[in-house]
Amino acid sequence: MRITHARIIVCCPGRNLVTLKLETDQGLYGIGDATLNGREQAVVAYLEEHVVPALIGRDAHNIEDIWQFLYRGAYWRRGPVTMSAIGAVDMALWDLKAKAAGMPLYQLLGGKSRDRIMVYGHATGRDIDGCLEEVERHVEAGYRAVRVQCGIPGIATTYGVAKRAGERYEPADADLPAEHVWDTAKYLNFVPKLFEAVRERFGDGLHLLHDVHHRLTPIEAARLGKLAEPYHLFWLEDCVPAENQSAFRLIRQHTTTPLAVGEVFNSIHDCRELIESQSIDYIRATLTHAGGISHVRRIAQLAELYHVRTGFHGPTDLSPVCMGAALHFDSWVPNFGIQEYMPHSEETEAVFPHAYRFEDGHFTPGEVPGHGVDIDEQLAAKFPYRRASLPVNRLEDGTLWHW
Ligand SMILES: O=C(O)C(=O)C[C@H](O)[C@H](O)CO
Ligand SMILES: [Mg+2]
Repeated sequence: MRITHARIIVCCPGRNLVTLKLETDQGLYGIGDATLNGREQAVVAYLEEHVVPALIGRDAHNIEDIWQFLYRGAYWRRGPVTMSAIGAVDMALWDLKAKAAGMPLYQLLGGKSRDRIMVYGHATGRDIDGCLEEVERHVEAGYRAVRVQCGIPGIATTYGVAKRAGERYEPADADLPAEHVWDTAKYLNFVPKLFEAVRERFGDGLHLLHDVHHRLTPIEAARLGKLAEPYHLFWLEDCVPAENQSAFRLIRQHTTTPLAVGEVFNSIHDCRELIESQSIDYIRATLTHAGGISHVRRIAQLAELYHVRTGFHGPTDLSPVCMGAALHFDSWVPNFGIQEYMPHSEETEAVFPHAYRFEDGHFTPGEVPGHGVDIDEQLAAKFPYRRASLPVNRLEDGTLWHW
């Protein structure tokens, strides 16, 4: 099964999404997600100039060899741009192999380890009451797990909070980076009240998650972990920037709140120290950004040895193609924890017809051959690319802070 054509389709049905389509001499095609939020065109250029020309004529069945060729062979290893390009190729090749076998992708990975995939949704509000209403809406829709984020009194804008009730938030919300303001003291004094209010109203049965988005220092994160213990979070996510990985040992020594990290990781080497030192509980590396199914499988298998479970990143800035592939992976992976889910816009759902289905707080990946997600190219062409950037974050005195 030789690769004859490779095309990169960029569209913006509500937000920018990049799709790689590999066609073969057998008439089958496979698709992969290559979206790197706010850096979409960098991946497109990498694919167009360095990857696609080298793929033509290769046997699409040789997934491992193609992965090694693109990673080992490149000399310039790792990095989000390179690994997203490799991730898209790998995802498209697994889609092709499963289609050629006439099987849903999870069968090729080793079959199902579970019947359905628990996801967490996003409840956001400008204040605690607004957030509680959104939690309510999620509970009524069947969710068993909800991430809660809300506005912080005294801070004008808060990461991860939708502009209007009932809407989803969009991280890349401006042409050039908007400037947000951050104040750790105000945040730390306030956010436990949100957890308390959720537990008071919804009891202990609901899984509760929270994302700090890399904004604390290790000792501040340790304090938040301790403050959160009475509300037994499912996880506290990205409590510090993860470049300094030994920092997690310090946090770990102070708190039993489970820790999740990894949505900005792109290699097993980003995950290794955290996993081997058992400093985290959930690894969030993504199929698109961490080199595809072939590489994330290695990460998950390393994690399994150390009781670390998967909790893949699943925001709207990963396309339905990544979501579909992730749900097949989640069906198989023995050390599954949870899957993030943010509903895509109606336009995106129409551009990417898919076999996965939501019911009762869980997803099933569907039974069609491949990963079960397609692209309607004619419709995609009606939504041209628009530059969009993630914001930056400053302290009140103007110091640039972590985002
Ligand atoms: O989904 C999450 O947990 C996020 O933190 C979303 C990120 O802000 C977003 O994907 C950045 O592109
Ligand atoms: Mg996050």
